[in-house]
Amino acid sequence: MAEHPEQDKLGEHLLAAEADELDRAAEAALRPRRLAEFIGQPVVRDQLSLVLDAANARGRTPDHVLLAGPPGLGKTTLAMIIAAEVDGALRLTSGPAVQHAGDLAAILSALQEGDVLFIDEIHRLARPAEEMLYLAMEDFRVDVVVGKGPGATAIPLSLPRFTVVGATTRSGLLPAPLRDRFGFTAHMDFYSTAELESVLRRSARLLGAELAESAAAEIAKRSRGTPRIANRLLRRVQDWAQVRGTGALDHAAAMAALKVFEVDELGLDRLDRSVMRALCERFNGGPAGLTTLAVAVGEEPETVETVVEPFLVREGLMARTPRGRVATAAAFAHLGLTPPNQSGMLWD
Ligand SMILES: Nc1ncnc2c1ncn2[C@@H]1O[C@H](COP(=O)(O)OP(=O)(O)OP(=O)(O)O)[C@@H](O)[C@H]1O
Repeated sequence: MAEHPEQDKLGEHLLAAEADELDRAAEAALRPRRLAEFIGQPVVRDQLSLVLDAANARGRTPDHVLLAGPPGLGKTTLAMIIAAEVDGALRLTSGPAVQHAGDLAAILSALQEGDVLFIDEIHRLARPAEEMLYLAMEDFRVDVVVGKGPGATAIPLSLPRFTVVGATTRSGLLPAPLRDRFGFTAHMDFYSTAELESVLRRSARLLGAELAESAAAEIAKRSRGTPRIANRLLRRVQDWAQVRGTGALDHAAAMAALKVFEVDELGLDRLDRSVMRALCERFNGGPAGLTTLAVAVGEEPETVETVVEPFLVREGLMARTPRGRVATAAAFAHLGLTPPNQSGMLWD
């Protein structure tokens, strides 16, 4: 049984890159508003500034932009920045929110000249909406269907020029015709520790807190290359400093808070470690199927697959093979375990 259920709940998905409601509320204040304020992603920043400057110089709306990359790296932030840089209003929607072509037709027909339409999780758009979007992106036109059945007629409606900014965590799932309609795709990468330190220093400044260099370094190192996680850990360090410490965001406060939330020096939390431990100890390093592994740690397979595995794979602690999940030698080493010397193990 957990000793502190409340604390465990808080700590449970502390390192998930996806946002929860608490994050959304806290993030609004921390978002950079201009491209010049956006930290890291030098290639994307350079490409974007070229596209936006050229559009501004020509007095035209910029080409449609696709932002591809894992959650929490700043795609929504960049969409807001694009709108601010071209002085356009930002309209927000998401693939799952657009269930029918009619939903998209309503959004499109309300757009004004120069608007930026942000479509989060664009790979999850329903097929008919996707097809409507092709036409809107290419010809700035939408066919509004009036009536039903054999008497239905499509009335073409021309749209003002606008820019679609699509965000996707799975660009491979995007059908080629949709991908081709974006003038440029920005591939977002995980942030370096130094970049995350800058993100943290900026966030602390905005929160009116003084963050010691050594504390920033410690938090950055454990943030999985993701600004959202860095900002979330910063808030937990602030909590600790205020309630149990001296108020100072120093190295001791960072270390103590990270210990309370069981975030280790690689940025793994308890759930990550229990998945690794199950794989190493109960399944002898694997291969083990996703569902079997999830049951062993009492989690949903989807949580293990989307929250835990990507980072373990990226860190070289786990491999996904056609036969199942396999722990690497590094996983055994991290847990202080001796790998079984078993011939036929996939990581041998
Ligand atoms: N380059 C950056 N500089 C400073 N802060 C950043 C940067 N990128 C992201 N952040 C911060 O990280 C948080 C998450 O960013 P954002 O919501 O834009 O990510 P996202 O990629 O859209 O994630 P999701 O797809 O899950 O919504 C925000 O608080 C934002 O301020």
